[in-house]
Amino acid sequence: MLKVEGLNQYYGGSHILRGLSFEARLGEVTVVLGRNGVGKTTLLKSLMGVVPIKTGAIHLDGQDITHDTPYERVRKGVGYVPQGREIFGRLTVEENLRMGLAYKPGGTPIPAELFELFPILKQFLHRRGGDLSGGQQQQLAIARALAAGPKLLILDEPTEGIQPSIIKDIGRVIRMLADRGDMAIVLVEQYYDFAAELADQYLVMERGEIVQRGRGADMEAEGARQRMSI
Ligand SMILES: Nc1ncnc2c1ncn2[C@@H]1O[C@H](COP(=O)(O)OP(=O)(O)OP(=O)(O)O)[C@@H](O)[C@H]1O
Repeated sequence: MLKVEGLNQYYGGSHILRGLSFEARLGEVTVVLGRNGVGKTTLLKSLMGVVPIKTGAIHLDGQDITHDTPYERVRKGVGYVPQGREIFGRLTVEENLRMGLAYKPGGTPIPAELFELFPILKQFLHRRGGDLSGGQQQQLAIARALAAGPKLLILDEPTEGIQPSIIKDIGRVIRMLADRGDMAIVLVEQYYDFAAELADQYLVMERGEIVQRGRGADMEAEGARQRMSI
């Protein structure tokens, strides 16, 4: 589904992503682990086209999207849940969800499924995004990304600053979406236990490179936890 080959990215003179290659399959959660500053967010921004890459290629479903704008990538099926959620605080929950449908014809209804996944959003439909708790905002950010029906969902640290009960709910939704089999999920996480529970495949990054990878079931035995705590 997603194929990344030889990705290199720079901020000015700093070489941030160094020849990254990996694939993410439909029906699987690919977890990207790594300590602060190793380039995880930059990787997701590169997948979304928010920052330009210097060399390398990104294919989605066999289509080359390397030079597409973020807008074009959304249309082709990439959904992005950014770090820190970035919902629109002064817009209502409903308006935030409609932003996720912005490229669809006017009047396209908000998919009812989003409210089944996150019932709280229906209850708070007319509340301002900025008045929701952090966990509710995170659910809104995920629902907004799902509104357009992505084939690839990328999430940047969805557990950051969120209370444990909502972390559990978010984990259940991620697992359920993957198990449907029609979506590939790339999840950047620093919360090891959450990542380990969801991982079908894992990648560990250090200083802009993937230094370890494997199947989720082998993550613990292969010492991924230790790498995170060094
Ligand atoms: N806009 C920018 N301009 C210059 N350098 C940047 C910029 N954004 C990030 N960096 C640097 O690039 C490196 C990778 O940052 P990135 O945010 O991708 O890491 P990360 O692994 O996601 O870390 P975190 O978990 O803290 O978000 C860091 O050294 C960071 O300081």
